Amino acid sequence: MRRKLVAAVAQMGPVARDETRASAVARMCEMMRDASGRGARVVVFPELALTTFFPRWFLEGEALSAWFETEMPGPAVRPLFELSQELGMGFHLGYAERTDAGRHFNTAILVDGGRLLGKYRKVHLPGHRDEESWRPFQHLEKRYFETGDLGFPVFDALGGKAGMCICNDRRWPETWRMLGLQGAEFVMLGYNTPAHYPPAPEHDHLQYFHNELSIQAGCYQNGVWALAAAKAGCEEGCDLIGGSLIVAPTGEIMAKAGGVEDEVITAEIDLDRCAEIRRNIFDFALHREPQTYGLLTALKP
Ligand SMILES: NC(=O)N[C@@H](C(=O)O)c1ccc(O)cc1
Repeated sequence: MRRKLVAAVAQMGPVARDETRASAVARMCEMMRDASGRGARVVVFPELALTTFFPRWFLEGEALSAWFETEMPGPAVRPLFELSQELGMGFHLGYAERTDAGRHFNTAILVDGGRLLGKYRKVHLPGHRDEESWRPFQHLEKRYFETGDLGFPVFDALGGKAGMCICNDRRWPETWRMLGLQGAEFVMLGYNTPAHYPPAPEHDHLQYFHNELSIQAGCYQNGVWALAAAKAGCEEGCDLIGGSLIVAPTGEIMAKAGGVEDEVITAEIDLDRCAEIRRNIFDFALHREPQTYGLLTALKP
């Protein structure tokens, strides 16, 4: 019996600065019901899905801490967990995490049937640490979050092996290879990608292309599926790309969002198709040459 399931990606349109978590969660619940009605077993939500993308502003004190979750699920997010249990659905959700010890991470979780199965904390934090007033908007992830301390874990879920990464992580081949080496069969990820890149505006027209290039390459080179969810549209004056994707282990795009609003896309994913790549061109045991890759983990080239 082949291990097939329908997977959904729930792209979200903008979340306004004054939109409550309860409102964002209500939007997500509606999309989870939609996905379930289309036969999906799992639905992937974006990075920092509960709120607006707050690292675009320089914030301090309470104005900053208000964006972080201190419990998961807190009261506003509980309906998502309850619906997951009611529908027998899995979901992936990105949020800003503050730990009991006061540490801050850009985090994603995998929940199935209302139960927390796994957690990932973003490793490749983009942007800058200090306010840069020349920018039309800030990208202060390096200020607000610590580098993830959980590595790139892989979880048994949905009859296969699940991995997670977050936004900028998808551009890094090391992310995909770390997951691929552990046998991940599908990678869930969310992103908030501004259409305008202030340090190199000449690349603005390439944002959708680089999104697809990175995800398709990651899938092909590691023989994994990807489920990639955008937070999209004009959020507080900042345009975010859409183009949410479901990509096969061959690198082929199986489903793609057309707009920049809330939108659910689905595809049947056959986890056994990973072997088409893993037992052939990227048979790691047969063809990798790790004794020549020392520089990849050296602290300095
Ligand atoms: N939320 C993210 O991780 N967004 C990043 C991405 O799209 O990869 C990103 C990368 C560079 C930037 O200058 C801004 C944003």
